[in-house]
Amino acid sequence: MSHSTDSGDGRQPEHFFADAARDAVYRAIFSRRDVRGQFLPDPIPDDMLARILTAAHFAPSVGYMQPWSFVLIREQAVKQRIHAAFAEANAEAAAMFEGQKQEIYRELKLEGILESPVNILITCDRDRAGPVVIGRTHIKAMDIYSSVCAVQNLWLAARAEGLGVGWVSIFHQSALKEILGLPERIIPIAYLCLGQVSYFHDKPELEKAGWRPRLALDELVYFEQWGQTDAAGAAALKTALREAQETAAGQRRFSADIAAESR
Ligand SMILES: Cc1cc2c(cc1C)N(C[C@H](O)[C@H](O)[C@H](O)COP(=O)(O)O)c1[nH]c(=O)[nH]c(=O)c1N2
Repeated sequence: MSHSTDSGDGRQPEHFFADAARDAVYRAIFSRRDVRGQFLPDPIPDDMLARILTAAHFAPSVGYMQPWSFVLIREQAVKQRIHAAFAEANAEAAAMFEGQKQEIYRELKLEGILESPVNILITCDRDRAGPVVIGRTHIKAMDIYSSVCAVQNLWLAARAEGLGVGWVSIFHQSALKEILGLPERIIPIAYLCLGQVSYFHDKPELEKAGWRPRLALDELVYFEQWGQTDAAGAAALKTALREAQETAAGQRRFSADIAAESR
């Protein structure tokens, strides 16, 4: 790898993204959605699927463990079994909410298993790098967190490719393991539905359904100590956080407009 000389102040210009490239990264982040209902049946080309899986594989992982594997599910018979497992768990889930929440819950579409052309289970192999792993000596769950990093990489790469992804977690883990033949040491992390979509919602569907609003980021940032909201420079940062959150909302509306125009 070549390292060009820096600009004199220690900064290397090629490490910075051009504005358009940086904006594209943020656009993928702010316009990413959890997709359940707008899948189109079109197949995902292999080269596109390969890029998305490669993005997932380039995620960070504790001790470079790379604990993930990817089970691709494209056959309708397998999807049907997964869908049945979802339906069973979803009926149990609905009963856990009370009153109006239960009514709203029953109206929500929470998966696109059968309609999406590709389902992917991302897993975590708890033994992939032996018993002692750098960075996982004290907090064993770090391997699971690492597999979740792969999920997020995949989700964002898919969005950049124009694909929708929906994460379905309403399952008994044992059912997923049984249907897909996972060995004991392999944990199912994320069951994802992937495909082209007719459109992306401009906001999380749960926000639109009145389930929960997006929280104000400036109220979630503390200084030095949990719960401490006051510090030198705090007011300026909080103003900047509010502005950034509004800009993010604007970007996602922009994306929705483009989607609406192309429909
Ligand atoms: C770990 C985990 C698990 C699930 C989810 C997400 C994550 C991170 N989400 C999607 C979730 O509802 C969604 O991300 C939020 O509502 C925010 O919406 P956007 O992702 O911004 O569209 C989700 N959605 C759904 O319809 N069924 C599900 O079972 C799940 N499970």
